[in-house]
Amino acid sequence: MSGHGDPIPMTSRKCGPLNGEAHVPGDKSISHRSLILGAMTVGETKVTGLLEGQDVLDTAKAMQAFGAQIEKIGDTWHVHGVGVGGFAEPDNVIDCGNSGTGVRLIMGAMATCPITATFTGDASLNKRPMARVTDPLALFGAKAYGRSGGRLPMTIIGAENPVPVRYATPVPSAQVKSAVLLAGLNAPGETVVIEREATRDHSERMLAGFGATISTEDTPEGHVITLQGRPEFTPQTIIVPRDPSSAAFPVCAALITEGSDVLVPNIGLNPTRAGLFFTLQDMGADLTFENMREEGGEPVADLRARFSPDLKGIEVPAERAASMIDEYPILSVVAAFAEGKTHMPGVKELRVKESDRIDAMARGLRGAGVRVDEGEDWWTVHGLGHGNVPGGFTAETFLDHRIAMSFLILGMASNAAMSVDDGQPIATSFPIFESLMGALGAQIERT
Ligand SMILES: O=C(O)C1=C[C@@H](OP(=O)(O)O)[C@@H](O)[C@H](O)C1
Ligand SMILES: C=C(OP(=O)(O)O)C(=O)O
Repeated sequence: MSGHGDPIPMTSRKCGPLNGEAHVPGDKSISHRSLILGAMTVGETKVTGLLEGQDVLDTAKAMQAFGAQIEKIGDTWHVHGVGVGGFAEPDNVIDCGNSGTGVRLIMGAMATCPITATFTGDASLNKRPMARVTDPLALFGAKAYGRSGGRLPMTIIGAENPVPVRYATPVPSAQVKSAVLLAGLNAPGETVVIEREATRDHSERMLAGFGATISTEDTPEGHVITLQGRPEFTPQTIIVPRDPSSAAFPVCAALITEGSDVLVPNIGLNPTRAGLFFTLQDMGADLTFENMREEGGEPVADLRARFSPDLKGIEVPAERAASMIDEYPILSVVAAFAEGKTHMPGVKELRVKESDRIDAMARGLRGAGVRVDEGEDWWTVHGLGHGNVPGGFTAETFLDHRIAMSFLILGMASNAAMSVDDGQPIATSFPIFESLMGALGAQIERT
């Protein structure tokens, strides 16, 4: 439930080299899914490395409200689930805080149970579009009643007799895909999702891990995922890998801050998530993947990022967008320190995240002296080169953690300090951001 306390203004000023190791928290996408799938499985699922950010804590609370028992003992989260189709009706409104992933996946998971639940969130989440999820959930037989424009608060009446669904997603969204797959778990027969562009595949991998029969195939129609309903789930022991979307912040900070050399160990390089790192390499970043290995069926590496004074602006391939969708705000900061233009097409989805991320970044970058051009589904940052970014501005963060972290990192290398009006949302995904960056040598203060 972020955004409920007083704003936390923060300032970041030019710092010396960033050095050392950055142990970033667990993956947010995998953390949500561990709790939700654990709650849908009879028996005890054990999770270590869970991201204890507010978004995930809100999902844990929600799963308790649907009948799962969840407790943390030592470093391990123990989830005693109720089984597929076994969710109890919550006796109060479910508050998913700031989390699109939380609310959309949970709506999917409960939509084929014979119960009713009402969902709400903070001022950011209550502006975000939910019809993208409730449209396919209606095909299973669920009903949704929300505010105009398909916004939260919203009540979902789960289907009494769910039918399986075949659905082509109209937007590239792992949240929509996952909501349909989770709903399909309690529908007898085969649920099929077709994506035009493949999005992050954590749900598919984890559903298979819990014991579902699920297959994926690339066809002329697109990326086709087929799930058999009513599986026998087996409880799992899950080690959540570290989050590449959080790793992006210390990596990018090191690239733009003079003299830096930072190691970010144990980062999952699932190809559906790693687009930013290849983009940075294309820009000429001194970024290497050390100790490449496989863990839990996923490629993992230690990322080493060193100060890169000669970054060049590039055309970011539109087909890479889904694999780096949450990383465009921090990429635009790196682009400001590169020579020449960085053009980012095919990113309409950025307009419906925790904030309109193109608008939020464009406002703050312009305030910091950087030219930005934008259209509905593209934007271009005109890089000034290292040492030439003025800074000296207070950016509005619009309840968006990634906007707040991005501008604090800009301030580490801009000529004048950068401030943000509210750093509170950082706790949704990266609660140790300030201490981790401070230990590397950053100068971030609450102001
Ligand atoms: O499925 C997920 O865990 C997520 C999917 C993405 O959202 P969309 O599905 O809206 O693209 C991403 O932006 C979000 O941070 C996490
Ligand atoms: C878009 C994000 O999260 P969510 O959609 O879960 O709110 C994000 O973390 O950048």
